[in-house]
Amino acid sequence: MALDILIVDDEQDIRDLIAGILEDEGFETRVAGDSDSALAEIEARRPSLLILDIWLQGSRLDGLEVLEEVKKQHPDLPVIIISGHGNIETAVTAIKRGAYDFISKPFETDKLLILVERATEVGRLRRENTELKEKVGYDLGLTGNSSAINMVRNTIEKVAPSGSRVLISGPPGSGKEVVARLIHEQSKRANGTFVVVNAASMSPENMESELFGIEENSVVQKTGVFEQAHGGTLFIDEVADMPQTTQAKILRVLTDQSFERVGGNTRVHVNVRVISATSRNLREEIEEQRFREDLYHRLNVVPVVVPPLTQRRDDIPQLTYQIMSQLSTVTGRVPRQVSPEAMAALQAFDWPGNVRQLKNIIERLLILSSDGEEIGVEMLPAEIVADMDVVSPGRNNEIMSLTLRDAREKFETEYLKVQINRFDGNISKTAEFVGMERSALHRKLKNLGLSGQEKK
Ligand SMILES: Nc1ncnc2c1ncn2[C@@H]1O[C@H](COP(=O)(O)OP(=O)(O)OP(=O)(O)O)[C@@H](O)[C@H]1O
Repeated sequence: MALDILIVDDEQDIRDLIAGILEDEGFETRVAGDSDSALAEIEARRPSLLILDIWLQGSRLDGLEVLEEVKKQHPDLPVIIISGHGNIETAVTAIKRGAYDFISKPFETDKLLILVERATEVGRLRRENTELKEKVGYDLGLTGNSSAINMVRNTIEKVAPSGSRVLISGPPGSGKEVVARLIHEQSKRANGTFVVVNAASMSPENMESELFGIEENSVVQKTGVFEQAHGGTLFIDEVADMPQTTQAKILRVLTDQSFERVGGNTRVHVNVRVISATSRNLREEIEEQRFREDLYHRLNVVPVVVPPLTQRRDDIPQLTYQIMSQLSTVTGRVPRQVSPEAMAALQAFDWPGNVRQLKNIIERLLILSSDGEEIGVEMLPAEIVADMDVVSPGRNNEIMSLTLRDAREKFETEYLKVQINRFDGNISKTAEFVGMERSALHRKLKNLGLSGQEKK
């Protein structure tokens, strides 16, 4: 996405000259000849950079006053001041008031370009800084090598550069936001902003001002997420949680790429890629008339399905160690080893909260254990070991009341149930792990009445 630069100068020759130079370099430009039209352009859409002349002949405000107005609304917007010859003092004042730098007239093309590159870079860094704060915790990427996660990875690679809208579905905590961030990072908009908005965490009253911003008497009071995401990607999480009226407005934005702020009538034109996510079944929501079918089709140009963690149990060891090493960097603690029994229990558990729940449990284990200590089954939360009771000696007294034959059968049944579950019903992998021939395992499962458990 080309960066959008606003050039404000009262001399048309200078405006056109700068615009020409910048357009040749691939920037998008807009021009304004006086203070009011400059403010109106900024209000219509926040540019990536402002090039501002100090002397604005015939204007209501001079350059310094425009700078002050702009900084009130957009403190992070980089501004380059154009000063006349012998006007260095005013230029210095401008820098004190928040301008990034200045260039004196007449200027050399190369000098202008270097300054523009630097200023846009600064703007990008300022934005990245803000985004980084939100991003902490998402820098693991998409961990895992299971076929389920590899399929997701392939889809991301294909869909990212296409620029199409994507609808990600999957249960809570399964990694939908991770997928959305990867699509953005691998797209042509990677240099633009990635803005996240969660429809489930906004009250219906605030939703529209969050999305579209607020304007009062032609003054912008708040910039909405659609405007913030101009040139980048807007990720709408839990998209099904929007009231019908908001759904209708979103549909219009997707059609026209423009909208009006709440309370205003300025049309804001934006270029935004929308990625949405849901943990609900949107088909059902449509049937129940809670979600608009036309919006569903607009959002769902490419569907991506993130599988629950139980469909990629093979990934649990790698996820455990990745999460552990990430958390130890943040907390300064030494990563722990996990005993084979504890890992088997983690792999056998059903994880209703998916990767987020796994992450929380690992964080708890890291905090509760001491440096150098191995994480054993006894340290795992009760709900995780419940399924493992029978294979965990000392935790279960029931087995002591059985004959050896019945005890062995019970043990074998529970043990194999856990192992099959752990390998996602794959008999070859289970057989290899438990040290049996595939055919012998099949016979054993049949005898124990477990033959329905395997996948193939
Ligand atoms: N495959 C993965 N590899 C590494 N980390 C992951 C993976 N999937 C999820 N996570 C981590 O798990 C947590 C939850 O992921 P994320 O927020 O993307 O889930 P979600 O599906 O968007 O959740 P919700 O439905 O609640 O919005 C995050 O901290 C994320 O970093």
